[in-house]
Amino acid sequence: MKVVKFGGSSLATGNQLEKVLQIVKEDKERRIVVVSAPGKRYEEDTKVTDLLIQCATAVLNGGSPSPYLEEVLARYASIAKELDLSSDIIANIKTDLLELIKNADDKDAFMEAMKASGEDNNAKLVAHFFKDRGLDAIYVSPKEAGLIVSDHPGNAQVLADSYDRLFALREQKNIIVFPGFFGYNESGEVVTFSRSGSDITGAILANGVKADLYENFTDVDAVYSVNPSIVKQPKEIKELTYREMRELSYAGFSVFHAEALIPAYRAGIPVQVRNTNNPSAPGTRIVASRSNTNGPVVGIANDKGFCSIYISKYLMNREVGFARKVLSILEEYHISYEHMPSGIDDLTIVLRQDQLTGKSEQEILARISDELHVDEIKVEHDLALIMLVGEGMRHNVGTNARASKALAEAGVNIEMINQGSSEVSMMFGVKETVVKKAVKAIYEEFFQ
Ligand SMILES: Nc1ncnc2c1ncn2[C@@H]1O[C@H](COP(=O)(O)OP(=O)(O)O)[C@@H](O)[C@H]1O
Ligand SMILES: N[C@@H](CC(=O)OP(=O)(O)O)C(=O)O
Repeated sequence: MKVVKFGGSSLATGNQLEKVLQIVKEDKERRIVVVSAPGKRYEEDTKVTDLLIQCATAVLNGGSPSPYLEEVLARYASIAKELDLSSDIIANIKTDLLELIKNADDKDAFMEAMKASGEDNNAKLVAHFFKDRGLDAIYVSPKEAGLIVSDHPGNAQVLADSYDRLFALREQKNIIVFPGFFGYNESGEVVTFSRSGSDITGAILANGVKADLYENFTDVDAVYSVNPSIVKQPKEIKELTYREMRELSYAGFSVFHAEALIPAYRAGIPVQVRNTNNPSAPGTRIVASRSNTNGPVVGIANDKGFCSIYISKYLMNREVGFARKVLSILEEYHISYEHMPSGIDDLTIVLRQDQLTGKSEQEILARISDELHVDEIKVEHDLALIMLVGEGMRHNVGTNARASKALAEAGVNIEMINQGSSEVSMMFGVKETVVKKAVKAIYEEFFQ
């Protein structure tokens, strides 16, 4: 049995849905189909999820939802029209959205329900389309399947006892069409995963039903060794380990959600990333272990929006609890950090910049400075992180030197280096303004 997930780009038009139908029809093992909301049809387009967020925001600000509602309905209606589906399906979506809009008293619950409706209504539309084309398909709601999640709006986590309930889906004779991106909390309210979280739903279902394979259909032939918006036609990756993919997706490979690997990994289910627009391409397979034939680096990911807090104090190494005290100040401001490279008398904390406001930044610096009597403290803004990832790094010497040399030759100043303790990744911090140049230089060093 296979669980198949189709992303928003695979479901953006009627023509895309025809491709999805063919893919599902051509393999009888494809029994559970997880769908996102309709995504972008072209670069400047808006995803249905973003339209729904705009709609809910308008309602919460006392404005009119009408223009956004019309746009959302027009997206579904154009798909239905292209596929020649009956108008009932659009009427039902309209009724659902109008009902949702009546319940805006609890702001969080309202926003969550509006966001989730994108996938929920799309799953109903896709199931209707499949049935119309003769497939024995059925829409299944996460509530009836028992997909229960933690109560963290926009950041839910699956609760472990969901898996046993989901196992029952194996018994279902029809093809199941299941909405991605959300589950229900223990009080029965909708809670969404983080953005792009339909990948997570697919992995949870694959684990629950103990699938043989989790296929993730998107709009690229493979996971590339670098973001294709930075390097044209980069090398395709044939095989990755779960650990490599997790590091890469966390560091910027948006093609697969970083949290979607854990459920598949725990159940030992291989993941195959494939292209809806070119289903005969083999794609990228993500597995527990792979033979190492490609050298030290398998992929280079990058992401912007970081800052670093540099702290220096003479004899920091002898001060028991220094780092803990710094981190507990950050904790009071609900700030999480990404990396913490350290030396004898200094340490740097790298964090996502959007967690700081001008005011909180000043307060944090003042508190660290006063309470820990540091010699120097400064913040560096607008940093990008570049992550080199590869299981082969452990067995190859000189990876760091090769990357540093490539950056030096490209005239890129390295702000910071951190070798992850996992030994499968190595991080370079550079100014955001030079990140593309830096990534290209490292790519050329390792792949060309
Ligand atoms: N290393 C990479 N390999 C492949 N695609 C990548 C990579 N890094 C970023 N991407 C982007 O991820 C996109 C696919 O992910 P996404 O837009 O979330 O698809 P979907 O709509 O299927 O969920 C690709 O179109 C590509 O622009
Ligand atoms: N539609 C949701 C969830 C999702 O997974 O979408 P996509 O498959 O288009 O990345 C979002 O935009 O966040």
